[in-house]
Amino acid sequence: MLPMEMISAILDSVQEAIEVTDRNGQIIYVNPAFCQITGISLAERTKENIFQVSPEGALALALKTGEAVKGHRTRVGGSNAEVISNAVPIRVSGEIVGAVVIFQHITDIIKLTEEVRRSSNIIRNLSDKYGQVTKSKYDFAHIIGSSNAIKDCIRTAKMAAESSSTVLLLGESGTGKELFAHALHHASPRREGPFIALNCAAIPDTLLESELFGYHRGAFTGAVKDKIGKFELAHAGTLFLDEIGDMNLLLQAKLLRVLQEKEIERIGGTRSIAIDVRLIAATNRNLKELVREGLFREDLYYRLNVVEINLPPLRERYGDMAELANYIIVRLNRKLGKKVVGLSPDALTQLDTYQWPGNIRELENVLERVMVASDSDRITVRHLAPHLSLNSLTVSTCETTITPLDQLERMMIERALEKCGGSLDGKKEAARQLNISLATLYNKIKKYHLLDSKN
Ligand SMILES: Nc1ncnc2c1ncn2[C@@H]1O[C@H](COP(=O)(O)OP(=O)(O)OP(=O)(O)O)[C@@H](O)[C@H]1O
Repeated sequence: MLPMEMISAILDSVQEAIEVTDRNGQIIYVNPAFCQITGISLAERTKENIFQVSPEGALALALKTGEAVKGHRTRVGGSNAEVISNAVPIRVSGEIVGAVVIFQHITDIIKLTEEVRRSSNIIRNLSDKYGQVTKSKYDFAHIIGSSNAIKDCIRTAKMAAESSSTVLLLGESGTGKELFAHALHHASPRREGPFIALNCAAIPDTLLESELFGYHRGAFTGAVKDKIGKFELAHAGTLFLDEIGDMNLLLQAKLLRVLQEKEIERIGGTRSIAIDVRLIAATNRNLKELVREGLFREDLYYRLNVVEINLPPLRERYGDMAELANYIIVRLNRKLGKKVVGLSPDALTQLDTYQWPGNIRELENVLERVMVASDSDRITVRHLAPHLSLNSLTVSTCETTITPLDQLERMMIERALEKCGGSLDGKKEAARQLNISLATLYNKIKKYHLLDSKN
């Protein structure tokens, strides 16, 4: 049993108010916290009976019913302070000899609840932030190709990586813009910082602004909690804005202001937040033309293309096909559990002459479809044919690109054979349409290894 002075010291030092009565309701003890919350002294209070001063209170109820009373909300004392109390009868050898109540000022509880709410908001925001922050996944070693066209791009990108200048990546879909953005970040002094990517075309205009700049709770209907925007998330790192050509003019103006002032304001906020972000923008659209059409701000265009990198389409990367295809085949072998060793020479020629409207992404897809559908250890023209779109085997006359003559010749012969068939009559008709003799057609078929894929 604790000594009496110790019990008294404990009761005196707790934060919660304590009040004790005897079995008749006569108040026999209150602790200092009680006096502080209610403004009633020990001497005054111990003259009172609980049934008179607080007949509906938790203490009186516990005495009357002999039951514990929990979470009772009431007002006490001269200060009329609102409290939440818990009271229990005190029993000795089964007999009720009195009752005790413990209560706490409700504002303390409200303060605590508020504190808990604020803390959980912070935790939620941090975990949102943590979930969205990514590191770059690729570096320059992942960019395959030795053609002059791609080597030029890599050289410029490596140089740009060392600075914090804005980079504009231009190129058709699937040419590797995102891959370059990752590699640039990875090679930059910001590599330990976050890499945040946002596809401007994938998000409705109305949401894009809040994705970029974030918002404050209550800024608009549905803004139930604060949201951190991508600019803030990318602080001390890189923000990659893909499909920038699809951003509307209003947001373009806001983006320009951020780039000029290097600070953002959350929607519904009044405070500017300084940000240190390296921006990489990309688009497969012709930005200059969009500027001419009044769909893209000229001033923003010049802000963005401090360093401009034009990624070549796959059909213009002469000499890269074998290296790229083999790299992809190795990766697909791992992914699909296959043992494909490579391409036959005529399959490689076919890949070389194809127009690749979807560029390297399309090459990856074609090779994956071929490898899923076949158990052969070498990919031949026969495997490729069903997966290449015939339209892309044509060469558009309005294109400015130059196609080697033998590739063109091969394509035309192939198209004629597709159209007329590989039978003798088909070959005769193909030769007639190509305006060459049947013997020449046979020679060309042999040269380009064409019919082993069709007969
Ligand atoms: N030089 C390269 N070497 C190896 N893989 C590449 C190369 N370029 C692109 N790829 C691969 O091709 C696919 C498409 O690349 P990426 O997504 O970077 O293209 P994109 O230009 O950003 O396309 P989109 O404009 O459609 O977003 C990716 O899987 C990427 O890893």
